[in-house]
Amino acid sequence: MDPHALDQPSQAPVDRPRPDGSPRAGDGPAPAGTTVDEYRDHVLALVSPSSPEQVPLDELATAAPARRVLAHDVRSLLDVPRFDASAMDGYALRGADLSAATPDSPVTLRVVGDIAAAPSAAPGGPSSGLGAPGEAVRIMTGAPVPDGCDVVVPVERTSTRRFVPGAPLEERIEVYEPSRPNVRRRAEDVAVGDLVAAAGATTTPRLVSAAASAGHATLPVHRVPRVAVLSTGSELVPFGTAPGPGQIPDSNSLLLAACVRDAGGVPVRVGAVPDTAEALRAVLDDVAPHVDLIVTSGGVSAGAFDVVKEVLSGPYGEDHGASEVRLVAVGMQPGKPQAAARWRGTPLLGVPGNPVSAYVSFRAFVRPAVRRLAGHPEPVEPLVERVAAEGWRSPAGRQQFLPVRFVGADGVAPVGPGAHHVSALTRADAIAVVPPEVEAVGPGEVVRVMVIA
Ligand SMILES: Nc1nc2c(c(=O)[nH]1)N[C@H]1C(S)=C(S)[C@@H](COP(=O)(O)OP(=O)(O)OC[C@H]3O[C@@H](n4cnc5c(N)ncnc54)[C@H](O)[C@@H]3O)O[C@H]1N2
Ligand code: MOO
Repeated sequence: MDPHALDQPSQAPVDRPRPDGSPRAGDGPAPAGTTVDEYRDHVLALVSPSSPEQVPLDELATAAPARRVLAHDVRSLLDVPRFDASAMDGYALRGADLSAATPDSPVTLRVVGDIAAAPSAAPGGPSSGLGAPGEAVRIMTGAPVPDGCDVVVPVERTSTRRFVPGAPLEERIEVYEPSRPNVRRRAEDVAVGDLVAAAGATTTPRLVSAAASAGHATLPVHRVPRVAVLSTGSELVPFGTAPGPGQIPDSNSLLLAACVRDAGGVPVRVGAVPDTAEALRAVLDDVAPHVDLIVTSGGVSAGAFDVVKEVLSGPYGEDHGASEVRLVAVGMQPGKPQAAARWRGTPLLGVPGNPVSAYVSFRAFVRPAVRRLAGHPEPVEPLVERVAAEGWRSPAGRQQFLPVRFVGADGVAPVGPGAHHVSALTRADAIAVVPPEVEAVGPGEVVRVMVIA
């Protein structure tokens, strides 16, 4: 509990001017002077990529989050393929032996050995020395091709036609025509020391398997950022609890926590905190040392109980732990009031309480911050172009974020009435992002959207 909380009036004016000119407690939100891009740049500058750690490949393949980011370049420890390997089930032989083969005068070869895809058939093993002129060796896909052989003829192009499990090795075979090599050359994919993936790549299923093929047991990846998520509001009750008069269930802490997980972070969901400065300070003090980022919802606008704003910029905000405080009105709709700061050094982002505003703010600002913490070199994801299937209006001077649904192959249309309600989000496939200078989107016009995965 904060010792100053009870004896200091929380609404007292602050007389120190803020260095960046941002509003002080008691000021209304500033005019929408900050653009979405400017504020996002400010948010991204608050966070830096988390430190690297070595993580076993099986953990990368099975544990959440599904995608981590490589902290360093990864080079191959092995040649891949490790040896010249057959690409077919068939017979390995010398290609020169087949140069005169035709269906009318096939070449007959003596079968002198059998190589399955097994360690005993490795180079230098029992099969080495096989493959003299006029000889063939039965071979299976992936098995090492004997040193003397340069071609594998698929079984269906020989007199054998097909291999029958358990059938003995034939003594002789006929081959009716020359053949392509059908040999995968040693190191044709990567050689020892070749780059498998560069720093910044994400650990896709393909990358994890390529690392295993290249001889690695672990990969150097950025630590998964831990992100505390909390809602502010004395009207909030935990989900599943019957709300009393004037109360509502806290849905934002679930929304934001799940969004953190989707963005590649580990959410630490605190739940709802009442609108008192001392309660919020106590929670922030508790979580700040254990997380890489704190996200709050609500309490950033012009209300008399806007506790996030009060705690960050009110009297003694800095004495209690706030620094680099920026309360801004961003030129966007929804999501205008935003807060960025540090609490005891830990970056903090405050998004508005309206659920659609909270979601849009997460997509516009918090998600890029989580992705930067997670090590993504390009934390801001590109927008995708679609065509407006219907027209709609957009507020002058503010970047619009409008829930839309996909229509046909490449169209989008507003989800319908109540785009500002959270239920509309469940019907949305994307959020259309309309520039501030556009006041109306016409049918057939190209619009850019953030796809909701
Ligand atoms: N005089 C002014 N009033 C408001 C302004 C303004 O410029 N001048 N801006 C408006 C805008 S825009 C927004 S957005 C909201 C943001 O307000 P806060 O961030 O302070 O949010 P709250 O007042 O705490 O809550 C708003 C609304 O959202 C719902 N809510 C809040 N928290 C949750 C939660 N955890 N789960 C579910 N729903 C939540 C709740 O219905 C609140 O009523 O301010 C406008 N006012
Ligand atoms: O900007 Mo508020 O976020 O419109 O709803």
